[in-house]
Amino acid sequence: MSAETIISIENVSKTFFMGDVKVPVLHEINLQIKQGDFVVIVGPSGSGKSTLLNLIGGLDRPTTGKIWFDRPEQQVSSFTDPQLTAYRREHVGFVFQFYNLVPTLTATENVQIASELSQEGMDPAGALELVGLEHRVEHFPSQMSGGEQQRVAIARAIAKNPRLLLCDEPTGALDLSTGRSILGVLHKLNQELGKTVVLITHNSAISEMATRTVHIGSGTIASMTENEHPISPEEISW
Ligand SMILES: Nc1ncnc2c1ncn2[C@@H]1O[C@H](COP(=O)(O)OP(=O)(O)OP(=O)(O)O)[C@@H](O)[C@H]1O
Repeated sequence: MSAETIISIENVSKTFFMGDVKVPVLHEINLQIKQGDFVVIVGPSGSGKSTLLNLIGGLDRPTTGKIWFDRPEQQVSSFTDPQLTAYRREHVGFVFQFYNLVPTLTATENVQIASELSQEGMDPAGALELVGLEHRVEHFPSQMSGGEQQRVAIARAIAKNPRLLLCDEPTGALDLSTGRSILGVLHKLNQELGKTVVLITHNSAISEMATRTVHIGSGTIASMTENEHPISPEEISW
């Protein structure tokens, strides 16, 4: 176990129960994520990527196995509900394909509700500036493009000042160049603020900017690729 490990996943399996029907989704996953990593998770639809991300982010618990955050004593997998809430509030920022902004709040207000959740929350204006949206602070979601709304969603995710940024298909609803600019924002947060990023995508070209790519197939890790020379999003061709 390295001192730099921020997330350790040990023999994790996840089965959903729907009445009497068992739906086994993840099988014996082992993965360590290091502080400052940019991990890309790829795999076919239904292979278990979102399920794994939800376990890392404390939105759900594994059926068996352990997940710890930062140090072995912090067993996310056996946290109580209030402990999971505190873990998500303090340490995890989520970004989803659809932005889930509150339509009746401005960009600043959408970010503010998140920054107020954390004792170390960022100033909303600073978070919006980090994502290049200082000129849209008073706009409502309906007055912004999809890319701009995703930037607000990223500002909201980082406003709590979390160490982990978990992104589920963050560019899935965006055109190519807007998607690339969103990846640029995530790259900057990783490089300049040292945020650890875990990103799910169907687009394997995005792995070129990752420090590590995890290939999920049928609920197991089919392979893992270390990337010694990640490139910036502008250089990715797809
Ligand atoms: N709460 C749940 N109850 C029952 N089954 C579930 C639940 N959540 C997910 N599943 C099942 O687990 C499997 C994996 O789902 P998951 O969303 O993790 O896949 P994914 O790889 O992220 O897929 P996609 O790329 O399409 O988003 C699917 O077959 C899904 O139906």
